This record gives sequence, C-alpha cells and structure tokens, in this order.
Amino acid sequence: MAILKAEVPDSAVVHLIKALRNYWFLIIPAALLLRFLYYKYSSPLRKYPGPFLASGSRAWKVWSTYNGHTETDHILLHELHGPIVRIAPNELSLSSPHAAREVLAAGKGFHKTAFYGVFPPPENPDIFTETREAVHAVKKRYASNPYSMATMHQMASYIEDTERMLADKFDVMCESRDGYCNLGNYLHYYAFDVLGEIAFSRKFGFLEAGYDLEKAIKTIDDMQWYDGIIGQIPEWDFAFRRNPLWKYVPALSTSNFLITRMAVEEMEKRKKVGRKELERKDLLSELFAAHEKAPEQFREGDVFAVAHGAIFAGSDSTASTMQSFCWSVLRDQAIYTKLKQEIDEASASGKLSEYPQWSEVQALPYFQACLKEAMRLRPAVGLNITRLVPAEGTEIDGVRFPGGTVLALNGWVLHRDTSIFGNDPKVYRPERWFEGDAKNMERFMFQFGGGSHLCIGKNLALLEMNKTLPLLFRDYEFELLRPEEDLKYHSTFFVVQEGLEVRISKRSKSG
Ligand code: HEM
Repeated sequence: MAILKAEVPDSAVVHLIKALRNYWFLIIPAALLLRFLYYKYSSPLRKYPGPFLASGSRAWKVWSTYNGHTETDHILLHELHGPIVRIAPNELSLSSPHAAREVLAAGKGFHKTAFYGVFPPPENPDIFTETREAVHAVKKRYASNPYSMATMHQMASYIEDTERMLADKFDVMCESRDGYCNLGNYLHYYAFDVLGEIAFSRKFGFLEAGYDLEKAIKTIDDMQWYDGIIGQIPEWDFAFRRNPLWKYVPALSTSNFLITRMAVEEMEKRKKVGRKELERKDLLSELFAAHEKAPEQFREGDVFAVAHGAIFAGSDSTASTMQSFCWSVLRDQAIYTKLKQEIDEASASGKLSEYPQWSEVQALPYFQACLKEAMRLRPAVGLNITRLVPAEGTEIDGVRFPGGTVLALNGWVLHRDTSIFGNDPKVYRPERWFEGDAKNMERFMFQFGGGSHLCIGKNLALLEMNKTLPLLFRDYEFELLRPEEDLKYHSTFFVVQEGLEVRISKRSKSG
C-alpha cells in the first residue's frame, strides 16, 4: 500500500534561505545598494558635497588612507567642493582654521572618535589612544610634569650625547670619496635614539648600526598604516588585530619587537632596583614618580603605556618634521644661504654654543621662520584628526551640525588657508613670517593638534629640533642629490618620507 505523505508547505524562513541560496548574486548587491542609498539620502548631512562613494559608504576614506595620500586628497576635495565636504555618510571634513579651533578647544565637548581606539594597546590605552575624556584628563594630568619643558631641559644633555654620535657618523661620511649621506634615514635613526635616551636612558642603537635594526622603523610604519586604514572602520579591528587568533600567527606577534622588548626590560629593571637607585632621570622614572604619588589614578600599566606610546608618537613625527625642514631649505639656494648666514653670524659672535642651546636658538629669527614654515606646509600628521559633535549638536561659524557627526581636520588643508597664511600658501616661503601677522598665523597652526589633546611631546620635539638643526647647518654643507625631484612620502598616520639623500661635507668654522 502506498504511503501518502502530507505536503507540508515551507515556512517563510525556509523560503528566505532558499531564495538567498539561489539568488545571492542578485540579493547581496541589491542589499548593498539599498544600504548605500539609505546612508546617502537619509542623513541630515546629505546636503553637503563630496565624492559620490563617500556619500553612502566609508569606502572612499578607506581607499584614500590605503593609497597613503589622505592629505593631498583632502586638499583637492576642498578646492573642488568648498569648506565643508562629506567624506563618509556621517563624517564631514572642515577646511576653516576658525572652525578647527572651535572643534579642538578644551571643554567644548568634542570627544575623540573610535578611530583612536584602534591604535594599540587596547587593553591599557595611553594618552593618545584613550577616547574616554575623563580618563584621558587624569592620565594627562599626571604625565604632564614628566613632559614639561623644565623636565626636558634637565634631559638636554642626552640629546647632546646623541647629537655627538650623529656628528661622528656624518664626519665619517664627509671623509668618504663621494660624500654620500642618506640624511632622511639618519634623521630618522637620530629621532628614535633620542627618544630611547629620553624615555629609557638607552639608545635603541639605530645610529650606531646605521640601518633600521630588526626593521623596527619599517614595522612601526606598517603598524601605523594598518591603524590608519582600520581606524576608518574601527569595528573591523575585531576581525583582525583584536581577534583572539591573531596572537597565534607568529609573524604578527609584536611581543619580541625591539622597542617593546627594551621598554619591558627597562620596566622590569626599575621595578627591581627601585626608582631612587637609578643614576639618572628619564621619562620612565618620572612617570614612575607620578605613579608613586597617585598609584590609583596613574597605575603601573599607565607608566608602561605612556612611555612605550611616546616612542610611537614621538619618533616618526619628529623625524618627518626635520626631514621636511632640511628638504625645503636645501632645495632653495637663497633660503639655504640666508639661513647659514644667520647661523654663522651668531656663531662668530659667540652666541651659539658648541651644542646650541634653546635660548640661543630662539634668537635666530630666520631659523625659527624656516622651522615654522616647514611645519606649516608639511605638518607631520598626514591623516585627519577627528572629533565627535556632542549629542546636543553644535553650531560653528553659523552652521549647525547634528550630534554624533564626525568632524575631520587635516593640518595640510588648514595650513593652506589663504585668509590666514596669504595668497601663496602652497609655497615654502619663510619670509611670510616677517611680512604677515605672525601672531595670528601661529594661532592657526595645528601641527601639534590643539586644546585638551595638544601634543604632550611638543616641548621635547621642539627642544630636539631647535638644538639639532642649527648644529647640522652650522657644521655641515649639504647638497641634494636630486634637487629637481620631490621628496617621496606617504601618510600612515604620520607622513613617512623617503629619498632625502645628499652629498655632505664639513664646513669650516668660519663658514
Ligand atoms: C614634531 C613632532 C611632533 C608632531 C608634529 C606631533 C603631532 C601631534 C598631533 C597633531 C597630535 C594631536 C593628535 C590628535 O588630536 O588626534 C599629537 C598628540 C600627541 N603626541 Fe605628538 N607630535 C610630535 C611629537 C611628539 C613626541 C616627541 C611625543 C612623545 C614623546 C608625542 C606624543 C604625543 C601624545 C602622547 C599625543 C596625544 C595627546 C593627547 O591626546 O592628549 N608627540 N601629536
């Protein structure tokens, strides 16, 4: 006897699964298109111009960061679309320096975005990566004394010790047949070794080796590149670096990374011998002192995170600024000659010590103008710094922005504003600092950020550059090997530059 099977109709869920299986190639693009259109048109930001791709997805900014030229992309965007450009469904880039001051001003409620949370270490954020404003304020308060100019001046001799080593290296190159010097690389090694001395009382050894030891600098650049890209889509970090499986891929493990290894060794040493037994002060010992004063508010983990983070935040940035300075000055003979003249005159009249001192260099107006102009035209941070509009929304320059909107600021864009910096903002011209309203221009310089997130390493970076650059230009003659070529660079978070190669020779003491 035949068994009759009752026909049970498929449920709606089964229908859906079958449809997905059979028509996924149509359904997925259609869903993505709908999502794109929803983001494009449902947002109150739909009235702002910008790249088409950016209006409905974050793909445009991921692509721009991946390509390594966020800064030039944004300059072009603003030239094309004006002062407010939509660069993602919920994100606007602003080109007005006045607006930037408002956004960065302390106490206005614009918090850092999730972009920063991607930068390591997630388990114990440092001052740069901490996005909880209240927690950030506490950490910064305890770390500010170790970074103060007074503390930095006490450590100036370690900078001089590293200067001596750099000069020894350059002296050898001057004696070589072709006088070849990769000035860009050596400034990079120098900036790292200075930070090693300042943070841990030890050079990392880049200068001595004369190459990128254990590819540590390259690794940092690659890591920052990852942070920059994934920072645009922060939730994706959970699929990659925050994925628990990540640590089982040996090639991706950073625990044996040169900089981290040294930081851990120094940390252990200090814990064993105690801070008071140490022969000299450094950033780590000063941060330990802050921890001892307030062990609950500034924990041991914070000491490590802040000292370790300093290397990441402070080396590429300072190196990049010194490279921009050298390249900009050396490619213009008139500027180069004028700068040497000022330095030589100060030297001849005994106003510049063997290792130039901060106060002496403040009295070199042309040098100061050259440095400011380098930081204006090629600020070391190439990606946008981003802030969230407070929940209640805000009004800036007469424009209302809804709460939760991400506002993006890029130093390369802001520093090309003609109303502040004059009609030729794309030209490297130190003279502008004597012609225009220099005080006003300074108010609108963002190379160190601003407000409550102003760069904590600004004093160290300025001290280092003010001591080192005049020394180099006093004692050595540099000739660019390819003066007609632009310096190659790409932005990870910082602007990583390549190709600053020169012929070097020793200058006579009389100039
Ligand atoms: C010429 C060199 C430098 C430049 C151009 C520079 C630039 C900047 C900028 C633009 C910011 C703000 C980022 C933002 O708001 O998103 C920043 C923050 C920071 N920088 Fe620097 N920096 C330099 C050197 C240093 C050094 C030497 C250190 C440490 C030794 C350092 C440590 C930091 C830290 C910890 C922050 C986070 C501050 C906060 O959020 O409160 N930087 N820097």
